[in-house]
Amino acid sequence: MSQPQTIGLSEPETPPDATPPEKLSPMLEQYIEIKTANPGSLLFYRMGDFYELFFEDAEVASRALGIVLTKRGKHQGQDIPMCGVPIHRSDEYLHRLIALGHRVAVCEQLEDPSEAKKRGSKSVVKRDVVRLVTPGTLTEDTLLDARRNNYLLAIARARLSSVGTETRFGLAWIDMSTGEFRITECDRIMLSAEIARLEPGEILISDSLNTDIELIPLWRELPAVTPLGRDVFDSATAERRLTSFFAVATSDGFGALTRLEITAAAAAVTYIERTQIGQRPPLSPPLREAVASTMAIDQATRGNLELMRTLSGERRGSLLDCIDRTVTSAGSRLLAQRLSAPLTDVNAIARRLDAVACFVDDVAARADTRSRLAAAPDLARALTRIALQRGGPRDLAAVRDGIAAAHELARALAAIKDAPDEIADALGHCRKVDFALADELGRALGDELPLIKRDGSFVREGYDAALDDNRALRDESRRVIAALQARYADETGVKALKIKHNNVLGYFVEVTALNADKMLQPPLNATFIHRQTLAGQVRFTSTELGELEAKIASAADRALGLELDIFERLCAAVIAQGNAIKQCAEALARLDVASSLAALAAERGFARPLVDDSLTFAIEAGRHPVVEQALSRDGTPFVANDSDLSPPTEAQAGRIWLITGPNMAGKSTFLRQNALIAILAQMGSFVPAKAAHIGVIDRLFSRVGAADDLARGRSTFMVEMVETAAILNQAGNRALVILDEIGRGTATFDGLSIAWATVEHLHDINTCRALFATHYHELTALSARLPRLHNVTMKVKEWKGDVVFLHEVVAGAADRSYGIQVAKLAGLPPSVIERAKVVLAKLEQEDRAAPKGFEDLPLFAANYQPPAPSSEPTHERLIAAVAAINPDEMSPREAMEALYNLKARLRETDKQ
Ligand SMILES: Nc1ncnc2c1ncn2[C@@H]1O[C@H](COP(=O)(O)OP(=O)(O)OP(=O)(O)O)[C@@H](O)[C@H]1O
Repeated sequence: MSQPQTIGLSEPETPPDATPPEKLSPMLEQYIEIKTANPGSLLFYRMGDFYELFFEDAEVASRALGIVLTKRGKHQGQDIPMCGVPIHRSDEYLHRLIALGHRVAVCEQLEDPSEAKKRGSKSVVKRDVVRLVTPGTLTEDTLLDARRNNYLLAIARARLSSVGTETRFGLAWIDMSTGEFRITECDRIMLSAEIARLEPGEILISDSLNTDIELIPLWRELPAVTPLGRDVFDSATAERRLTSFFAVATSDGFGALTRLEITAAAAAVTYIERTQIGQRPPLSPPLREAVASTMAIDQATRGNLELMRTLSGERRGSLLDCIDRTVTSAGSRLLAQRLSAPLTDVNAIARRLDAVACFVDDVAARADTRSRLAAAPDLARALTRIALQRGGPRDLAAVRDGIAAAHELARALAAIKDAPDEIADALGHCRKVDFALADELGRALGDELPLIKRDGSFVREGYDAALDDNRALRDESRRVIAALQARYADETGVKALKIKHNNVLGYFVEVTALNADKMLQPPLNATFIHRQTLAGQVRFTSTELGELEAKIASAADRALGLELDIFERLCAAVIAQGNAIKQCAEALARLDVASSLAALAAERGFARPLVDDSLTFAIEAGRHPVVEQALSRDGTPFVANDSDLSPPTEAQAGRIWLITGPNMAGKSTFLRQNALIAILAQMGSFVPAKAAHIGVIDRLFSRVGAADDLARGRSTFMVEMVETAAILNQAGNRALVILDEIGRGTATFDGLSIAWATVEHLHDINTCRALFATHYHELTALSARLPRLHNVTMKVKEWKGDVVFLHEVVAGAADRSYGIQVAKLAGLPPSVIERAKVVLAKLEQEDRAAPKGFEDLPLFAANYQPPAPSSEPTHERLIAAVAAINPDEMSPREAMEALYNLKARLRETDKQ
């Protein structure tokens, strides 16, 4: 994506070609004025039943949407390109444009065209932009994924020291469609992890962040980054903007927020105010997420573990897909949220687990909860649309049904004895929302509801006497029309005479062309006035019909007016209860998540994990939830495996398990399953294991498999090294590190050396719990020297020259690779397999005949010490060069270069 342009929300610039020439039509003049005031957005300009786009906007939209580009009039001697989208399909087109990264300014007609006509035949209908549609500010169900939050994330930055090396970021994120609003602060390293966790639909940054050389690569990777003028991120006015949005005197009520958090929060609400043009969504007050309250998982790890989607980008096959048994959209969103942000607070985790356990034990309550919730609508999103005056009758019905479902659920679950806090609290919120509102909505709304309020006929008969009177009049008039049609047919002798209606003519009499002649002759022409001749029909009106029409129209207008008044009144009643409704919606989502995780646990035999503040990591009979599910479809059992990375008694450092074994034996599966079990446990879910005891993990790192990152110009090996560098630099003793085949992407000895040094670093410096899978069997020798390193291997059997995988993890080291057997299983031609066997035998023979055993090489000796200084000056220079290197201050690329330099010098030394 190219570098995004700053969006001037407040101070529009004048585009060079926008200077109106002498003879512009008034409409075009108005268009240009509005377009100029909304730079950076495609302008949807309302004209009757269409949104029209002109000039470059038309060209962009017609290309993006595949719709016809036409022209309308001229401007500066050139045809004006134009294209249009019909109102009834505008959501669909908006969705496609937003998905492509465009922003759209929706410009509506603000008065009836008849009002404009009163000012003179040339005057244009008043129009203005009523809303800017951007990826992070969507509210329509048709534009949103019901199962995902759509966050708008504002990022503010502050440099703490005068030299500007220590940088902090304030983050504020809002899901406008549900009102959720959170803030936190983090450092540069955590910034990427936080963005990866939130997966925002749109990111707001200041101009200066947008052009910061260090951050440009980060912005480039993200789908929708909106740079904004300095005023939006001005920290001096931030507090005022934030408090005025919430109409409170001070931000103290939001908790102790840092200045940076307030700046980010103010930027987010300012953007919402400006894009919603005065409408305020019902946002919750900003809730501060304590630093380090969630497990940090960087983007690479999330991708590798396929948490929210698979490596190919699909939800199907991801962990989320595998564990999602929720029955409501809000529940599904909350589950995704929890999965992407596992907790680190053991009490909060236990609280969630208690709720799941309660529903695991109480089968009846679980079934009842799930069936009741399945019928509950998306309360939070309906509420937001109502508050933004974008709601329709079906949103009111959603509120009605949501409240009713909440009360029924609270009644049904009252029977649960000693309900855990999480459930008791949720039920409290379900009860708190006023049932009288649902009752009122129930009485007011009819059974069949239109999508938009202007279609009318949504208020139930008998609810409002005045409305009923007008409807009767309207319907009565319709009967009169039918009677009139019969009378006219009789009077004219034209049996096929019809009275019809359309938007252009209103009511009219229609006869076939054959019958038209006598209508145009006396005496009938005294009654029937000719209006229109079509190919087969001729249309007339009459004074009587005109009068009737006026009567019908005014009765229908009055009825609709009354319905709209009732609609507004009901909306106001809903908004007045906005907070209670929002909390009730959240409570329903929490009950959905707890009961659905219980359903999952019961269905798949998951166990409650014990999560505490120790450094334990002991899993008994753990399984990979996704692989197990996939295998079960073909009836293949999954082999459960134990793992224990707990520190030896008294030690404060975890163990490392070094896993060797042939390809396809299940190493990667074992590695991943341990990471997934930790994530599930800390998000508050039961886990696929017989038992699990996990000391809270604060950061999870995983480097699994190899993938090129061509978009960023990094080779497989480079990606691997960058990710490994991040792990070695950042993992502390509370981290869990999963490393799979480090060093595979380069020459054998280089790779082996890097893997060797990495294990040593993890053991001695990071002291974290780790799982390390490798094909370098030489590494197993390290266990002799590193006390917390344990060798395990994947058990295999050889049977008639073929390899059989048992998928069992046992102590010890693999004796061989079985690469050729696996290649045979994969279907390599027999001739290639036979040839490979010959080559392997030769290589193994030479290896045995080699003068030096591998362990004797100084580099790989367990007790490796630098060689004694040589008296030769070239050696001294080399040693000095090594001493001058400070790996902690080097980027991975610099480290690689230094290594290559040293090797080159070593070669030169050898030649001398
Ligand atoms: N515990 C298990 N029980 C049953 N089947 C398993 C188990 N672990 C792995 N498998 C099966 O073996 C396949 C290969 O597993 P995996 O990719 O983990 O092997 P690997 O040793 O990492 O292989 P490679 O070294 O080639 O990457 C899986 O797709 C799965 O079908």
